[in-house]
Amino acid sequence: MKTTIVGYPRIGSLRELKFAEEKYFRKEITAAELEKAAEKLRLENLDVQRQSGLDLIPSNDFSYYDGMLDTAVLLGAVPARYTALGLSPLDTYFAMARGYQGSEGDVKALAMKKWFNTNYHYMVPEVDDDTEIKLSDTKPFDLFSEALANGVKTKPVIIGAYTFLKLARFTGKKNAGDIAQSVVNVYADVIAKLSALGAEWIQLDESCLVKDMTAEDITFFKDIYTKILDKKGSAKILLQTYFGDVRDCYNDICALAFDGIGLDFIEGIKTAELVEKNGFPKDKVLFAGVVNGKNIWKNHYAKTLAIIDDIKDKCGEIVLGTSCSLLHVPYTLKNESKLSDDYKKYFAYAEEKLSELAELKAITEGECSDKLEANKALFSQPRSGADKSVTERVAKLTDKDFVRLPEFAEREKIQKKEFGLPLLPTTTIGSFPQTIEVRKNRAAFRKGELCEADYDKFISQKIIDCIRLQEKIGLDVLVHGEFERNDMVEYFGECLDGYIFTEKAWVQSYGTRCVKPPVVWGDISRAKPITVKWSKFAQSLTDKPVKGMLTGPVTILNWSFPREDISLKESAMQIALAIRDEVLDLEANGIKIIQVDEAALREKLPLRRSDWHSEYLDWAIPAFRLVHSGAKADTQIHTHMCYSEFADIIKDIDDMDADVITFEASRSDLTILDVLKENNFRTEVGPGVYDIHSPRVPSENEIENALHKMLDRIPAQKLWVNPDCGLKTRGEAETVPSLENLVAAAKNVRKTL
Ligand SMILES: Nc1nc2c(c(=O)[nH]1)N[C@@H](CNc1ccc(C(=O)N[C@@H](CCC(=O)N[C@@H](CCC(=O)N[C@@H](CCC(=O)O)C(=O)O)C(=O)O)C(=O)O)cc1)CN2
Ligand code: MET
Ligand SMILES: [Zn+2]
Repeated sequence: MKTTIVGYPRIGSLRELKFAEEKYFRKEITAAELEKAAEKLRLENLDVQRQSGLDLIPSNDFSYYDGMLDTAVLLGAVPARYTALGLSPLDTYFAMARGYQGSEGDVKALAMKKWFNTNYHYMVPEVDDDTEIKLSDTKPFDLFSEALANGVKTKPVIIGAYTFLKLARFTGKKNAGDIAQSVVNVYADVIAKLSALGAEWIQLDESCLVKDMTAEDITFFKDIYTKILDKKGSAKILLQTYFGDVRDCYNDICALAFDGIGLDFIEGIKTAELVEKNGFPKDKVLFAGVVNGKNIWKNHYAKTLAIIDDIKDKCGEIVLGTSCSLLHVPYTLKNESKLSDDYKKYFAYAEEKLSELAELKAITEGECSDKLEANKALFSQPRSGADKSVTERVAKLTDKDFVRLPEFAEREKIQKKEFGLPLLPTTTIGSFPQTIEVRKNRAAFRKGELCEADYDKFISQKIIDCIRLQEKIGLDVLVHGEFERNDMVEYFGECLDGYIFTEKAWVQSYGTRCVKPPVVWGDISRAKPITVKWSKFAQSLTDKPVKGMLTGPVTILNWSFPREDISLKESAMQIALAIRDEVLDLEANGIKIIQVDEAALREKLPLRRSDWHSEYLDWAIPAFRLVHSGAKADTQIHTHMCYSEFADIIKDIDDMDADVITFEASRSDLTILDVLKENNFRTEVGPGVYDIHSPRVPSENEIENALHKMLDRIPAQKLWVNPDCGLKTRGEAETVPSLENLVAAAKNVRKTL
């Protein structure tokens, strides 16, 4: 049996690519220096994979920012507003990714969306009626040649035509069908060129196949691939799917002329059944995704071998692989010097997953029985981390623990009186710029170079400055700025019992931004108050309300590496109880407005509608309700979600029973607001009025226009004014004028009401 992976991380084990790019953005290094740094990282990745004995090593999984953006560039889907800037190809690329504001013009970035059910984000390609789809880039060829020159014949990886067309945004009259033929031509061209360069396998990622597919979708997919495969050259074509199973189109894809099909046996709950019931064409290679590409736990060899055993005689050749790209896990345990072996022996990051594949391969060939035995022994040991008081508390929950009283309308009245805020109250989402200074101080504190008292003094001063700044700008509801947090999830992970956290386990979230998801190890509880000290301090500095700022249970869980030995529901309830205790402590300490961020609630919605409630919403919404059901009527509960793509679960969002919800709206059109109106959405709303993912400063006028559009759909009594999301990734230079414009715009619009 051969082995392969769907893709490897690219940010660098110590985030070298991030730091190089950020230097380039600050004009501290040249494009050539950035390219050199990128090449070095690619060759290091190649080397690690080669040394692990991996049979088919991917290429073109590298990206300066995002693979979907790369695909758009490959196809020539670069909107005219970016080419009009007259920048170099690299800078045009970064302008699409990050927006551009400078001597050559002022353009916003492309929209950014969640990549399926992950915490990775892709850039949404934009196609208008003038877009000329044609082969416009050489990256797949260059990177194939680069690896070949270094002795490895790789498997180039490209996002497939169907997924590209499904995820692209069509801004003119043309639709996916109208440009399909020209897209097909480019793919045929790319395949021909890669074949000519000597590629033996080419991987086309088509993860849209794991979503619900209509009959038209299937026909569309078949049409596209009948044409592409018709022209294919000598290279074999692998149709790669991940993040679920392909139940709607299994027989259809098996009937097409692919040489290999990649299936996900981890998240694809029906994958094994599909193969067993329908068989698998013996003339094709089955790429079996059996090593989890999303979680950090060691593979359970006996279980994996059992999967292979069950399907073996149904198919021809099997290649062992990962369930998805390893982009979603950290690089290597080698950098985890502080984590005890008691934990680490259960872990496998990207590099260790390569070893697992090698061991699994050897075991299937009758070697390495000692590795199999060691693996069996590991999984048969009882693990530490059980806490009976936690499991009992969860078991005792009853229906009324999930209901906040009095009901929403009554609370809204009480709170309007209590707070006496103006119409269109202004606020921010919580974090203020995490400047280099903030990070340096925290790093020094972590390393023991700064004592706790001095670190605390530093944080207090930041909070004082932040409150004064917000007062000066004239915001109505303030925040403390979240300076004490490395990240909204990691920070809570560090403060909760049952969690363990890592040192260098970075995972790319978007562009140059990374997260270090904490690990759910055992039963979760809160040993002591987490945010009360800083919230109380911030509130003591001002007469204006300062929001207490918490991360909600669903988001904490979704952005952690979860346990696999208990259900997500069970873990979510444990975390919900811990955060509930924090809400009650904040309230008892005089905090009148508490925001419980559920930024990741939408993200983990199952990719198939039929699973939405049963697999997810039926515990996720109650977990949030549990957090705030004990709050008093005059305590205002806010929640925040990044991205506004929740039209189809709008009732569930209202059912969270928060008093106010803020969400991203500026990068998307405002259709979500029509949905709110149609559904009589009762929760007060703060649709973001400007994009915080870009350094661009929105003008007062722009924000006023946005507010007027919002007021067409939302009653003034229910509308809040705020940015899309937290400001932590922004610099101070753009934050202050942006917020000043926001407040000025809100004041102007208030006058018209
Ligand atoms: N978990 C999570 N997921 C999320 C979001 C989020 O906020 N958190 N937001 C949405 C968008 N995604 C985002 C993901 C990451 C970042 C982000 O800013 N990440 C930072 C890292 C944040 C962090 O953990 N910082 C640490 C460590 C900082 C660091 O690297 N320190 C250096 C030293 C200081 C320096 O020179 O920078 C070191 O330790 O070596 C800290 O502040 O303590 C980054 O990539 O730059 C923003 C948005 C969706 N998903
Ligand atoms: N309160 C958090 C912040 O402002 C919410 C961020 S959602 C990714 O950073
Ligand atoms: Zn957000």
